[in-house]
Order: sequence, then structure tokens, then C-alpha cells
Amino acid sequence: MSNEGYLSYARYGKDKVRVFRIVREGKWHHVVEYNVCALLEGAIETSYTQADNSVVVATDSIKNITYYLAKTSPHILHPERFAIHLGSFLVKKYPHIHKAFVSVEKLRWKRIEVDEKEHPHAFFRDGEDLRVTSVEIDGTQGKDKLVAKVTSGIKGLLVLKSTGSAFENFIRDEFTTLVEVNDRIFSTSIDLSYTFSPFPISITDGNSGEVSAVDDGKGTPWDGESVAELARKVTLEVFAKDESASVQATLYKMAQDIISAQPHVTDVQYALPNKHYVPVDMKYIGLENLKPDSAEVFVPLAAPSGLISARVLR
Ligand SMILES: O=c1[nH]c(=O)c2[nH]c(=O)[nH]c2[nH]1
Repeated sequence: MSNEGYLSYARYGKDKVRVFRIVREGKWHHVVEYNVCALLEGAIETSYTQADNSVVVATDSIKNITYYLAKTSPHILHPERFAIHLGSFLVKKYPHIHKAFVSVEKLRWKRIEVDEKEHPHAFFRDGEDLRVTSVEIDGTQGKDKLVAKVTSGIKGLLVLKSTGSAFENFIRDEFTTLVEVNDRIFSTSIDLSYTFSPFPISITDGNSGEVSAVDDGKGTPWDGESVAELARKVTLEVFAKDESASVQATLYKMAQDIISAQPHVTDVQYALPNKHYVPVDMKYIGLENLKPDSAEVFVPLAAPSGLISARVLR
């Protein structure tokens, strides 16, 4: 065996842990469905370099801990809090584990309305977009001084507007075939992530590793639900209202609105594929379908798409 090369990075754990939880308040039920990924870093090098499994918490055990906390954690209904709890538990429990990285994707389950009232225990999937959070629990300053670095967001929120979007004055040269338009369809599948300032947490129960927030004020990761609601609302409203000069310009406005509304958010990133809709040329049958105000029939193009992304810092 060659001994060239060295281990510069090692992280492992369980991915795609699917978990569904019911929280019963009498007959009023709350449900959540998550895809969880929990990864560990620490003094685990020898498991790679010397086949030493004595430092390995089996990924199967990491899965079991995820289910244990899904059953026992008071934070299960809140993705950020649950991820913080799970990450802290792992870092506290194993002395040689210094960091945990927990990601949670929350699938949508919305209450069905019956007679204009929300049903107590019947739900439907009202969208394929995911509410996501990624939490790093850093125990390197001591196991009683854990810090959470939290990034949350949205994955795959599909939107479309049928006017209120233009694209003009771009570079024209020998490679340009795109015509300038002052009215077009704008459709994208929104990926958003926003990062909170680092967040100290306290462990309130040594055994279960129960966590609470040192600062549970408005806009912190502990208040993740309201930040998520606002970020989704701002994103959709700016998308709808903006007289878009380009995907780039609309993206920047969305990001700025989130930063200005959320003092604990330091960084906002969007990735916006430009899902093109191309008007069909109907001259073959003598119909005008190309001019902006007569374009009614379009071909949705699966590929290629533009891809516009940016990160905006406070
Ligand atoms: O909003 C847009 N930004 C671009 O950079 C671009 N490029 C392109 O071909 N169409 C568009 N639309």
C-alpha cells in the first residue's frame, strides 16, 4: 500500500433518515415529515487510516438516535430546534466527537379544510417545495459551550408569472440570437438559503441533552418558523410584484428584503433556474403568436435553463 496522501477531511453519518411524527393535543393532531441527515466530525481519523472501528459510532446508531429524539424531543415540530437538539445530543454524548452537521428537509402536510374549518387530523400535500435547515453544532470550545451555525431556506418552490418580466439591453454580438423582449413569461424553481448569526445554546438536561436557546428572541434560529414564513412570503411577493428587468435584478430585491426584515440573518443566497417558455411560431397556419401581446401558446423547455445565483451579505 502506498503511503502517499493524507486525510485532510473526514465526516460521516446517516443520510436520508425518513421520519414522520404525530404530536397529539387530545384530538387535535400535529404532524411532521422529515428527511434527516446527521454527520459527525472529530477524532475519527484512525477509522480511515488504520481500520480502527473503536472510534466509530455506527451510522445505524446515529439513525436510532434520530428516532429516539423524534420520539422524545419537545422540539420535533420545529426543524431548526430539532436539528439543534439532535446535533447537540451527538456532540455531548460522544467525547471524541467535536462537531455534528444535521440537515432536515420538511415535507409539506397542510390541514384539509372542511366547512371552512381546519380538520384536526386530515392533511394534504400542498406543494413539493421543501423547508430546509442545516445546522452545524460546534463543540470545539467545550461541550458546555456549544454554538449552532444555522442556515435555513426553501428548496424547489416552483413559480411562474405570465407578464411583468422583460429582458433587454444585454450584450449583442455575433453570438446573439435572443431577441429583446419587454414582456415574457418568468418561471423558476426557487432555492433559497439564509444564514443566521452564530447562536449559543444551553444544555438544560445532561442526560437527554435537552437544549434551549440562550437567546430565543425574534428572528433567531429558535424562532425559525416565523423567519421561514417571512422569507417565503417576501420571496413570493417580490416575485409577483416586481416589474422584473431580469432574473438577476429580481433575485437581488428578494435577498435585500429578507436581510432588511431579519436582523439575525447575515447572508441570503438564491439559485434561480430560468425556466424558459418559448412562443410557438404559428406562421405555418397564418396565425400571429410571436409578438409579446399575441403570444399565447408556448413550449415549456425542460432544458437548457438559465441558472442565476447570488449571495447577498448584510
Ligand atoms: O433574466 C435573464 N437573465 C439572463 O442573464 C438571461 N440570459 C438569457 O438568455 N435570458 C436571460 N434572462
